[in-house]
Amino acid sequence: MQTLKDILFGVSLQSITGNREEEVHGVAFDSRKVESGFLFVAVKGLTVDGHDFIESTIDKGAKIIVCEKAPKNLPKGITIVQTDNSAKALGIIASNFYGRPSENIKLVGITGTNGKTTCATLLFELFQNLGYSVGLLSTVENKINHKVLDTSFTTPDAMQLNQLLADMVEGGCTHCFMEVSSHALVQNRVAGIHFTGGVFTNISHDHLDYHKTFDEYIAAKKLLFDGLSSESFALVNVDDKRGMVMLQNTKADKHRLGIRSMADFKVRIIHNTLQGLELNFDGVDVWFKLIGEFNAYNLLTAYAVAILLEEEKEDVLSGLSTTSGASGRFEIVENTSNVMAIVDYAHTPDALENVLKTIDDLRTKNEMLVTVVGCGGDRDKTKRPKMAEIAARFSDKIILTSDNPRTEDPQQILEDMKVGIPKSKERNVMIISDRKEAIRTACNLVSDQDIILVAGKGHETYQEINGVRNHFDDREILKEQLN
Ligand SMILES: CC(=O)N[C@H]1[C@@H](OP(=O)(O)OP(=O)(O)OC[C@H]2O[C@@H](n3ccc(=O)[nH]c3=O)[C@H](O)[C@@H]2O)O[C@H](CO)[C@@H](O)[C@@H]1O[C@H](C)C(=O)N[C@@H](C)C(=O)N[C@H](CCC(=O)O)C(=O)O
Ligand SMILES: Nc1ncnc2c1ncn2[C@@H]1O[C@H](COP(=O)(O)OP(=O)(O)OP(=O)(O)O)[C@@H](O)[C@H]1O
Ligand SMILES: N[C@H](CCC[C@H](N)C(=O)O)C(=O)O
Ligand SMILES: [Mg+2]
Repeated sequence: MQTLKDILFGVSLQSITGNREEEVHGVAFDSRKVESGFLFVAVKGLTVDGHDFIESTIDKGAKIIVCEKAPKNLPKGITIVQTDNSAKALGIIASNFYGRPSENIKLVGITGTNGKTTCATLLFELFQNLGYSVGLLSTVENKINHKVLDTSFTTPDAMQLNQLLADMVEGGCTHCFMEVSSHALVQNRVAGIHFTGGVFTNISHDHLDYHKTFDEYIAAKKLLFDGLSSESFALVNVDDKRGMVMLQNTKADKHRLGIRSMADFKVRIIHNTLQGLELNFDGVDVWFKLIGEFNAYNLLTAYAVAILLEEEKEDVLSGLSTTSGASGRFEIVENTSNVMAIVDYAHTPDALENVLKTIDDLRTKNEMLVTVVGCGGDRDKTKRPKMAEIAARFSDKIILTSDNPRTEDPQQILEDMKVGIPKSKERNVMIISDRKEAIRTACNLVSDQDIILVAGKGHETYQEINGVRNHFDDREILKEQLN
């Protein structure tokens, strides 16, 4: 059993009152999960303050309280650890509690608005192809080599994260590729984590409900690079003008990738078709199944990371050429109607524009392009008109529908989207809030060779309405309607 003083290694402490040799039977940051002999970390949240639950955790048997401000008159026998940042302390405590697993695995963290899941998944597939045991922490799934685990966050909380990493180390994994969301960075979910490398894909408009300003959002992403050690590498996409910003204060070894700008890692697009991409890496041509220029960036990112992890170029290219990327990203739904039906997780203006531009550039224009899209509730409202405008700009017909309304009124979300439709495009737009009905209508509008894009939910197999998640899968409905 570990004692308090082992667990506190690396935590910035203001004071400790009580027994430093106290045994730690478990760690919790949610009072509802506290058991006898536990250490409770009180974290101030957006909704409530964990400090308000300290007394109740003591009633449940908590023996150690880590907090920023201790309540007065706590019972005798309770050890109080005061710190200036509980969330940060929690990250470090979680890491210590699980034996600092991130120091025993090559862990690469990927941040950016779009492409995190795709890059992490490509790297996971690549390193398995190279013969390694690998871990993956992503929006779609967490994996310990072949074992698939559910995931509810893009980046798990500090306790889950360290537990997963410990399970990976225990399971013999040598590498782990993980997404690091801006929420996770701000909330210190990755405090105390040792990254072998940090990667930046791009940044565009998203989550301004949470981060308030774009500068704040950029600063959140940058935290990953500010926290890297001098033994790590930092790899950024310099075709994105914020790429260099990420490198400003990092101690890590700096590397740049790009297609247009001067960079250490470059790729040339030879062919970009609806069947795949042909890319040239320093004189070597390779064909990939993934579609669109944005996937050339994702493939280049995976390639560069593998080279920085000291893999051989030829092995990397051959291992990468058979990867298929993440579920629900530009996923083509096979059908007997000869319709090109695409499901994509584009839920930001930038992603939607990339996907639609890809389709628009690659089509012959004889076919009709129908886009079905909605925007999530309880999320950044400013994306709504922008996404509607982008859908209207590229598509012949647009069906605005619901994504995950969560606790919002679906009609209001659709009203917010509608504002973005220019007058000249209004006649191309239909509004059908029932997503199944919307997809069905799109299927009825198209014929042979036409294209349907269903955007926003990708791999998701549910629709969340008022706190309830009902089974829902865009791909299933397309198959049902088109076969
Ligand atoms: C906006 C956001 O990220 N919120 C997260 C945040 O919630 P919060 O600040 O409101 O926490 P809170 O409810 O005020 O609680 C504060 C503290 O009191 C504790 N508490 C609370 C109640 C109680 O009875 N007892 C108790 O001890 C809580 O455990 C917590 O430690 O801290 C909670 C505990 O860790 C998270 O569960 C919660 O995630 C919510 C559910 C969420 O939806 N997060 C999403 C937006 C998110 O994180 N998404 C990113 C991906 C985004 C992307 O790039 O696409 C992700 O990484 O998944
Ligand atoms: N490199 C990229 N640049 C721009 N858009 C991309 C890129 N890669 C993927 N996309 C688009 O963004 C969508 C989401 O991709 P992906 O899931 O890889 O990103 P993510 O960063 O993990 O997103 P999330 O924040 O929701 O976890 C894709 O469905 C595609 O439309
Ligand atoms: N990680 C993103 C996913 C959005 C997916 C979209 N389908 C939605 O529900 O808005 C978020 O939680 O904002
Ligand atoms: Mg993701």
